[in-house]
Amino acid sequence: MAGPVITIEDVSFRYNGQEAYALKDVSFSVDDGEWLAVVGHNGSGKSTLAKILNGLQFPEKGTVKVQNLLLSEEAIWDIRRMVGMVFQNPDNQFVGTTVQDDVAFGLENNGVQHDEMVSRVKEALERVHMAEFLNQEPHHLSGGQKQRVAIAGVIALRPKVIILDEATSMLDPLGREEVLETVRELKEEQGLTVISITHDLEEAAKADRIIVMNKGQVYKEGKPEDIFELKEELITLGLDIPFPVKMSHLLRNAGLDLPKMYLTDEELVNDLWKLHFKK
Ligand SMILES: Nc1ncnc2c1ncn2[C@@H]1O[C@H](COP(=O)(O)OP(=O)(O)OP(=O)(O)O)[C@@H](O)[C@H]1O
Repeated sequence: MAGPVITIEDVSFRYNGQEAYALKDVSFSVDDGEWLAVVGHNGSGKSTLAKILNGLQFPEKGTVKVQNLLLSEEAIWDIRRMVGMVFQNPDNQFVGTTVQDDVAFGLENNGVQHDEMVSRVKEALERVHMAEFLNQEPHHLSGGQKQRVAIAGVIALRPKVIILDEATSMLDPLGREEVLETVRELKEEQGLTVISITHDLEEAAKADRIIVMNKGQVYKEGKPEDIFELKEELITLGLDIPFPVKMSHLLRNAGLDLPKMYLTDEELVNDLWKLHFKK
């Protein structure tokens, strides 16, 4: 990883006419190629942060820098080219009548030439494993497939950063897994920087780093295993601890010799088997 691609310094924000701050003195950076999860209870400021990162809102105080570009009215289109967003509802973001039209939409708006557009649409759909659906209409697709098409529309524009704003929260477990696996591949193969804004700590467990938001402020930041050490504190903040994490705590408290906290069922089950056969 090579230096920050996004730097947020002392950002505060209030919605029009509101006295309370939706964000208050928020500072953090995101490294190039990193997967950062932003978690928090309803109203903690996650969506407001996403809107600011994409220039849909401007901070009242503080600065946002994407690479070396400072967020401002003038820089907005350049910033949006660098920071793509995928939103919560797969049905609200489909703008084309077919999968390829949908992915081409952003490219057309950016004045990309026809031949280049055709090759970028094809490449983006291959990357999200949706190439065989090129001529399909959206209503034939599952929620997970629609979100993968939305991701293709974003990566066709070759952004530095992709923000997933609760992008898996309306999907079934299979769709969620499909989307997260696609994002993981894009991060690993293309070096894409990922910011996933989620209330789902199981999703956050897959990130390189987690920021916990509370009442518009950064409450804590750290690696997933460090954040899950907060245990009851997370519950107090209105967050649900993932099942394998909860289970490892309980087993360790019951005296089982487990070497660490487990973020996935598979890891926990593997080590439980090992312990079982050691006896
Ligand atoms: N359009 C708006 N006008 C006024 N206040 C708003 C608006 N949108 C959000 N807020 C307020 O700003 C604060 C932060 O909200 P935000 O939506 O960013 O939180 P969140 O963590 O994304 O919550 P959720 O998970 O429910 O979307 C909350 O107190 C919320 O009530």
